[in-house]
Amino acid sequence: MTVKMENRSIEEKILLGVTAAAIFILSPFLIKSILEYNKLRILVDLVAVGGISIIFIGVWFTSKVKLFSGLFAIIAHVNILFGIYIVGSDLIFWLFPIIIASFYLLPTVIACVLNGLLISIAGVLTYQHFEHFSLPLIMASFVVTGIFSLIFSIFMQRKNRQLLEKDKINQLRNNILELIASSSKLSKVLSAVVEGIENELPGTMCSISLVDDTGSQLRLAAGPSLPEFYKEAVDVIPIAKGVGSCGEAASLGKRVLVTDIATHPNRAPWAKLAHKAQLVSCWSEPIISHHGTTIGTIAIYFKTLATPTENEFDLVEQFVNLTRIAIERDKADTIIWHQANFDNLTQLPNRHLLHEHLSIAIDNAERDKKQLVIAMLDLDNFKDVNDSLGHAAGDRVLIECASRIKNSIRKNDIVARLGGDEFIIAFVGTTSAEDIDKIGQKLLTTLAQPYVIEHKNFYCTASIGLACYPNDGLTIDALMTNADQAMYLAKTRGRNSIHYFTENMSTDFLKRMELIDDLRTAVEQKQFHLVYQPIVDLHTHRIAKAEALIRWQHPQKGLISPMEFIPIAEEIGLIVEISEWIFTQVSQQVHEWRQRHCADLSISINTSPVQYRNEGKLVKAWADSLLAQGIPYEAISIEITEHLLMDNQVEVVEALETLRQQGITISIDDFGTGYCSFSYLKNFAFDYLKIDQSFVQNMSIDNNDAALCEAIIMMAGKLNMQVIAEGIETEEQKQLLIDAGCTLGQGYLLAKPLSVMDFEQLLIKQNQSGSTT
Ligand SMILES: Nc1nc2c(ncn2[C@@H]2O[C@H](COP(=O)(O)O[C@H]3[C@@H](O)[C@H](n4cnc5c(=O)[nH]c(N)nc54)O[C@@H]3COP(=O)(O)O)[C@@H](O)[C@H]2O)c(=O)[nH]1
Repeated sequence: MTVKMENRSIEEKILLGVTAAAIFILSPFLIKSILEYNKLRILVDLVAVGGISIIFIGVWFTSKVKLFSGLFAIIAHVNILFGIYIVGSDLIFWLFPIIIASFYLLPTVIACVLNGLLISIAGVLTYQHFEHFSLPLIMASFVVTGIFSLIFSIFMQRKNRQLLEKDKINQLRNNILELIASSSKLSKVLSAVVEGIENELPGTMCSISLVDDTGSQLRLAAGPSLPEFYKEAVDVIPIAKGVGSCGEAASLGKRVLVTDIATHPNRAPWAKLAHKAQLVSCWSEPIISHHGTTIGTIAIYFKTLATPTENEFDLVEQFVNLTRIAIERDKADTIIWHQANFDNLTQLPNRHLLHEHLSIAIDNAERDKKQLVIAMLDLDNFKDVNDSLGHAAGDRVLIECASRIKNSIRKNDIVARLGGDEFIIAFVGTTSAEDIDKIGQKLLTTLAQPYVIEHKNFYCTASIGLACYPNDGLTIDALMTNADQAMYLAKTRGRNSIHYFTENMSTDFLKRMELIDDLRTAVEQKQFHLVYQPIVDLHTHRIAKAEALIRWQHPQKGLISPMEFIPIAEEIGLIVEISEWIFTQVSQQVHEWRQRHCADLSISINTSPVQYRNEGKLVKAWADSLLAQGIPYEAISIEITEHLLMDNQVEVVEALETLRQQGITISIDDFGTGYCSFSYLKNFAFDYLKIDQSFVQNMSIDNNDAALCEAIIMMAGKLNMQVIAEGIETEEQKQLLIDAGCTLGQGYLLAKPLSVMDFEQLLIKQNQSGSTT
């Protein structure tokens, strides 16, 4: 293969140049001799031109300078003698410089000049006898030229050796750089550095130590030539002044020379072992990072009393630089790998590393014919932490969760954070259902413990879904999807619980996903409308108020109950958008009806806990909106459920208080279904208390329910609240409620939820007749 001209050595270039020039100069002689048909001269010139051409081609294609320059010299010498004897002396003018040129490079030029001078003098002196150029003169000239060329040759060989030496170090450096660039293991690069130094400084032994994670000590990382007992002794060296040569070099960030290990105080603890290992002198170079901190040391041991030379210092400095690059590259690689595989916040493996671990775990389970249980864990009310306490607090909860999960599972188990508040656990070492249940319960209990944030206790439970390899899925994706579905079921069934995946869950899950998709479209395309259910005076049957209720007319599936879609809308956050739409519709509608039919009409809107996040800003904004539209605050009433108050959140109570002070009335819906119905009544005054329909409907068949209703009505009266009885379906229920002192009621007996038009007709009818529903 031919080599590009720019890649050739200087020697090669000169030899190629000289031979090319010689061919160029000698060729006219050859042509001339051919034209004159002087057979002997043709022969001599042919040998010269042909020989030189062969040298040129040989060097060009093989780059073997030494071989061809030697060959060149022989051809030239033979040709001179041959030429002089056959043709006469004139060839010598041309052939001698070529011989000189054949002996290496630059000085050749000087040799040529000197030789040319010599030949010229000889020519002038022997001019008269030119035809009979004497043999002694030829020989003398030949010897002188030979001496010149010999001197130059020796000189050039020395230069060449230095070049080769440099070349060798360059080669070594390139090899190490190649190892670094190809992300070879750090240990391999360090061994190559040690080997390189030991080769360049024959008779020495070398080792490399790196500063460990504590930053206070050095750990031996490479030292293949050192005896095992010595390596053990210097495996860990504290970084401090006066501790060995490496400890001190690392501490000071400067080179440390110990000419005699046996007597140097720094080396006292290792002196005996050094003696046993035949180490006499030692020199340590610190490896300083580009930030200026010491990251390691290189130690060079001599077997005799030695003081390193400047050249040796320079040489080792080159290796120190290479080692620094290798260590920094390794550190950067480690950081990049960590970032790609671990969650930055919790330091748990991320989805990527989880996949790697899970595929190994699945392979093992398959090989051992065992089960592998995967748990999808999601925090139940994590969004509330973020919304109410901010993201920094949320982060702290996640970190704490990760640590509680890690402490609850076995060492072999795999735990990863998928993002947000979602974690995955693979129970590698546990397969029995009983054990999984135990660990699952342990996880629920530990995660439900309070999280102390800003000196306050915050509670956050978790829902866990379990899927099992191979029964519930053979691939990672299938297992994770199924565990996810099981987790959703755990959430919908009251949260803070564990649920196993079952076959029919899959169809439920798909239905749910479809509903979520449809719901988003419904919001975009405004597929909702409102109906209004009258709340009437039980004595007069006059409409006192009304409740706005949402309806979703699905283009294909028909009417979908709010009981089906409101919980999902709450879960995915769409309820906020939906509620804003309801408020706009209701406020405009009530304004219109108040102006046209019923001046004191008030319509209540159901609100959901999601709207009270962020200190209830969303609901509070409704008051501003009413003011801006010139609608009296009393036109709107807000219904909340007991669950909203159960967490005793100060922000919620404050938001409701603000609204109430502005004149918006507040109703407590589904009263009696919560667990602490009475405790919050003393902290907050409501305007209306709506007895849940389950009590009302059981009044006639269960005396306890009737007694409860009576008690609620009495208590509300004492607390200055009005009572609305929900779900009145029969005359008997109505009568019992009237007897118990209830004045307002809502239910199918009185009026079903009505369309805008029907409700308006009812208002008109009521105005005309002063009559009832
Ligand atoms: N956040 C919002 N929630 C809403 C909204 N609209 C409705 N909802 C909630 O959905 C649940 C189901 O509501 P719906 O199907 O509209 O049922 C209401 C009435 O139709 C029903 N009702 C009224 N009288 C009777 C009766 O005599 N018998 C009987 N079986 N049902 C009756 O009760 C529902 C009203 O309940 P409540 O809100 O508790 O007063 C329901 O939880 C709604 O709250 C909305 O716009 N936003």
